[in-house]
Amino acid sequence: MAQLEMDNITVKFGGLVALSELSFSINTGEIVGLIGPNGAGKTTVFNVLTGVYRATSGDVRFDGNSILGKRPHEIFSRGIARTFQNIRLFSAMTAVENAMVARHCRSGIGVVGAIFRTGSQRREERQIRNKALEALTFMGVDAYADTVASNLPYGLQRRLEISRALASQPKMLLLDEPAAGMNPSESSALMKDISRISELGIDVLLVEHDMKVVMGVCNRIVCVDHGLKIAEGTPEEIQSNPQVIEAYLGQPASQKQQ
Ligand SMILES: Nc1ncnc2c1ncn2[C@@H]1O[C@H](COP(=O)(O)OP(=O)(O)OP(=O)(O)O)[C@@H](O)[C@H]1O
Repeated sequence: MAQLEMDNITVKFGGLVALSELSFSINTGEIVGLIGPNGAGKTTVFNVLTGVYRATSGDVRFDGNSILGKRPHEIFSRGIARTFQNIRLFSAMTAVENAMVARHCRSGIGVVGAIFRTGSQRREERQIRNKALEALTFMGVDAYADTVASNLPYGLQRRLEISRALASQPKMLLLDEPAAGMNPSESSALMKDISRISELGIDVLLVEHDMKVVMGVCNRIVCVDHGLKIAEGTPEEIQSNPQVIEAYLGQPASQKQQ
């Protein structure tokens, strides 16, 4: 069953067509890869799905309901969480506080309630902290719970950003180039993490230039170029697709790494 359906989405910025009648879906339980050369429209897809950009035409359905035109916080509270190409943590907050913000956004008390605490709010605050710690533990960064985010090395900041998204208990996770800047052992650990996230029952849409990661974890891959879908299929089908190879400058997709 399709958890997310992107239906004929077009996004224009003035005269530039960033996405052109793009359609694809993500079924329950799937890890779907979204690949394409620089400027192909991948981040624009994320921005449409999370309500940051408004599509010029088309529809997006999540969990059976249209989310087109919904505001980012509303889409987040319906269960779509994301990470960013350039890490966006609250750099002056500790790791656990970063993850707690995501929980607060989905709890009854909100950030203001967290400041003016009553007894029940203190209890809920403790629960939020425990859930945030669980997310840190899942991503193996619990030992750094009280470390200020900006003091963490790059690879751990990436893991923390994923923890923060997981702390909101999403139904779907959008990962924007999570392996960027990672060394081979970090990216192979990341592949295992993405599979574990999927096992939690969270559907995953992965934008990633590291083809080893994409081919290694995705059930299905959608390839875009100049805002158009040029191919869709299993990792094997995508690797041997002539249009995909062409879009990757003649280099076999399996060897492409950025
Ligand atoms: N806010 C914006 N205003 C104008 N043009 C934009 C905007 N956002 C994206 N674009 C343009 O839309 C096209 C698609 O950009 P997008 O960032 O989605 O590509 P991408 O596939 O994510 O690229 P990369 O792999 O380099 O991150 C590009 O030509 C880009 O310049």
